Amino acid sequence: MNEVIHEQAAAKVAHHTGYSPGLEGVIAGESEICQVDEGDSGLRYRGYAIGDLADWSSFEEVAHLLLVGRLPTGTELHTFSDLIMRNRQLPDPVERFLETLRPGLHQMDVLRTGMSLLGMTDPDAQDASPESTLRKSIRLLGQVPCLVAECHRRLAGGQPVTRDHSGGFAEHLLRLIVGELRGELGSAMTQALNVSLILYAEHEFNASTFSARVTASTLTDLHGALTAAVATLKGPLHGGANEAVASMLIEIGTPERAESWVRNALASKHRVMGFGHRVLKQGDARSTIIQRHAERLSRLCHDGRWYDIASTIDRIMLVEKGLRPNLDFYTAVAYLLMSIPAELSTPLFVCSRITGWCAHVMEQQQHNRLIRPRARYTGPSPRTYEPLHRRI
Ligand SMILES: CC(=O)SCCNC(=O)CCNC(=O)[C@H](O)C(C)(C)COP(=O)(O)OP(=O)(O)OC[C@H]1O[C@@H](n2cnc3c(N)ncnc32)[C@H](O)[C@@H]1OP(=O)(O)O
Ligand SMILES: O=C([O-])CC(=O)C(=O)O
Repeated sequence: MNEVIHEQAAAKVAHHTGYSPGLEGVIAGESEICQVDEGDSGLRYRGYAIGDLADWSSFEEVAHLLLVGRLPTGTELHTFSDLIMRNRQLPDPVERFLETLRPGLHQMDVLRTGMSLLGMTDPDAQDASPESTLRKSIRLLGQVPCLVAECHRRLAGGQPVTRDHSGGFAEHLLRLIVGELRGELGSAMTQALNVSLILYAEHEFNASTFSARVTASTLTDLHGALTAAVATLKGPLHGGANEAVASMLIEIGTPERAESWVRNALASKHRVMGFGHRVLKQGDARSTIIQRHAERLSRLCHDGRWYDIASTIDRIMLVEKGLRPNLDFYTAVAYLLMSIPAELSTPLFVCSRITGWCAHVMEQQQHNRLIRPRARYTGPSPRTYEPLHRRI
């Protein structure tokens, strides 16, 4: 009996002193929203396989699934999409902030401040009820694409691309950024963007979502949690990687230069952006899906340059490092073919990931426990304090 108690106590101590750098492999909470699994079950949002969602859903259906907890009926989808559409405008203080922007700023910095301003001006700012948090989440799905497009226009110069705020989420977003697109190519691009938004919507306890949950766990407001999330997403080890991949493909320029470029990068011990993943060591199921769309767009655009550069890098990274592409890699190819500027890659990630972030903030609020882990102390051992006049 004593032995059992002793073993239990030892396990408890090990549990409390266990340390995993970067929290690798640590279960830091429970969630019903998304299952990230390299095994047979693959990636699922609330039980639905990512491949089925990407093949059959609109982004709005997936946003409803993540935020409300179930796929919408036709009537529910209509109401939900209409609510998003009616929020495609920015409050005056945000418009005035955007008027102060000058070229040279990083779009993610502007977005972070814009998110904070949207919180300050939100009509439900002081209401933390679940109903209000859902209203705010849906409002953001209308506002953030307008913020992204308007910010880009101010930084890159030029007139508003469109004043037409009708249409589905992907169609509207593409129109805001690159203008009206028609024909087979236009519909293939809208479809590819819709799929990329679905793939980007949610991924369990990734760094930006965890950041949002840590922030929300203090019982602060939704926009505060999302401001932290935007700041976290910007980093090149996380969401910023998609912009870095686009810049890398542009820098390489031609398929003939790809092999020597990547070999030099590896010889210099540089990380090649868009490869590797903290959890998905055998490959990212989302990458295969977006790769199909990138390949299709290459054919329709009669422009195989980006896809060929990417496939060369992909081949060499597998042979030399055993690393496979993550979602960001072939997404960059698809975005370049849609004429989406590299610097808009991470802001587009934001437009989609709002859904995952908001779903996680709501889940955190429903079962809240302050997130406050411990640190293992590695500083100096106790020492004697010297008053200022005795220090030399
Ligand atoms: C949507 C997303 O956020 S997906 C992630 C997007 N980020 C990127 O694409 C950035 C590039 N990738 C990386 O930096 C990493 O793979 C991460 C940060 C995503 C995951 O990293 P970790 O799980 O911490 O793996 P870790 O950093 O320990 O790498 C393990 C080994 O693989 C190497 N490695 C990992 N990724 C890469 C890469 N992209 N290029 C070259 N080598 C790499 C590391 O150098 C390390 O090698 P070593 O053991 O010889 O030192
Ligand atoms: O899960 C992660 O660490 C990163 C990622 O793929 C995502 O956020 O989509």
